Amino acid sequence: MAAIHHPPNAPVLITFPDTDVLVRDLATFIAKAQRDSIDRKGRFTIALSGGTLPDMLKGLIGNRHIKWNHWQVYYVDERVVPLDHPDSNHRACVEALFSKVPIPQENIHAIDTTYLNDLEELSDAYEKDLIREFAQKDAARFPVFDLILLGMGPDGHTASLFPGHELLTEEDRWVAYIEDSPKPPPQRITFTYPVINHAARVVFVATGAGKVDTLQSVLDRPAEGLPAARVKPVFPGQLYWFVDEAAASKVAYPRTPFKSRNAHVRECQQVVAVLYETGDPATMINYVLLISRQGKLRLAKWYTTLTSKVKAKIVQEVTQLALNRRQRMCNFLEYKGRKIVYRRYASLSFVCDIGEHDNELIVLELIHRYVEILDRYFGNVCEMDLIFNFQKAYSILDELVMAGEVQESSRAKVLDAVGCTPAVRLLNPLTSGSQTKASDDWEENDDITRAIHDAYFA
Ligand SMILES: O=C1O[C@H](COP(=O)(O)O)[C@@H](O)[C@H](O)[C@H]1O
Repeated sequence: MAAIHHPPNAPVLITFPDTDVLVRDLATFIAKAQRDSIDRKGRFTIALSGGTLPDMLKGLIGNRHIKWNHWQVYYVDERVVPLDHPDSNHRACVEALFSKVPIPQENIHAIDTTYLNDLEELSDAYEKDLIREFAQKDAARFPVFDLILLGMGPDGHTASLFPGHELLTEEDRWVAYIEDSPKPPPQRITFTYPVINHAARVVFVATGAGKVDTLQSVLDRPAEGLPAARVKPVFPGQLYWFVDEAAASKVAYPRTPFKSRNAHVRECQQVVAVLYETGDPATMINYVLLISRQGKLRLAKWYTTLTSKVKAKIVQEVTQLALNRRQRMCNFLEYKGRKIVYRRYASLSFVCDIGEHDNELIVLELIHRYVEILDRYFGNVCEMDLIFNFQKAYSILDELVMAGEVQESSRAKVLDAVGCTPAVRLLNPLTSGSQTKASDDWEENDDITRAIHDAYFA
């Protein structure tokens, strides 16, 4: 598990030209977060706000990637009114979203309105609902939501945490109540900061010119301490700001370019990977497998943390996938939202799992580079070489790839590093590669080396 005392990650500010684009990308972000969570643990826990937020969720309507029956929905805060009252956050979410999608009613956790006259009972009951969902699962002291969506009022409040209110310092309770909200209605219940700040991901959505000064304070002068500025997810949790141009116009805080938003999805996967210790981090390569024609695993290098059960399942499924491919079929296939790149050499299949946005051609070349180096090292490498010298096969791979990223693309450097001298290389000319040169000068004119190098280091 990640170090507990690590400082929080810096917020990621993503700006959008208008709310339509924001709505679309927010839906994509949520869909990816959901998929990642469901893949890991079969459910997706999300907490929603009221105010303008429910309307920002309409990109989820009709979205075929959403698995509504796996969602468990909570409310970040709720006004103490009947559920059909115009002030109810639940009602706003039902009207904007839940009435238009096939989510099971029991997956939406609204307040228990039998306690509308007793705020303490009401917030306790909601806290108990959270305990049922999270205790002994993925929470110890506080629940760990997969995603919390927040809004921010023009006064800087978020959830029902208002400027200068004593609830800003609440450290123990998960759910608290407030009787004197400056924004009507006065009676509300709200998640406390410890709950918000333990989420894997927190996304603020702020739109419109009315939020421009508040946003500037929160992002450029967080020490002013507005309630929204106090949202700082505990590492490795990540805070995102999804903001339109109108709200962001005065902000100096660095924006993350709109076009690289996929990077955030990766970051997000990494966050959850660390939180749940089950892997799928933001590395390019998740694992490399070498599988014999008989389906025997000859080498397995994992660049992500997975349980042995999950690994065994992956090996079994990927082996089937790779071996069932005919010679002329494409070398890329989809597997659990990622990509499998494989290449067959005689009796061995080399398989890499990479992210859906990674370049499969480069990975194909990387596999080839690995085989070339093995060839050079062993002299026409065969399965037996790898069985009897598996440590060497691992060390060569370790020189090429570290922590799931390519770290060296030069054959000569890798061979030097594993103690294969130029003299030995001369004895073992390339046999699997397209070039068969008897000297070591091939690095100079090597397109593959350059392509790999450019893709990763340029
Ligand atoms: O009262 C509330 O206000 C905040 C912010 O609302 P917005 O209309 O400015 O987006 C909201 O996030 C919260 O859930 C709600 O109860």
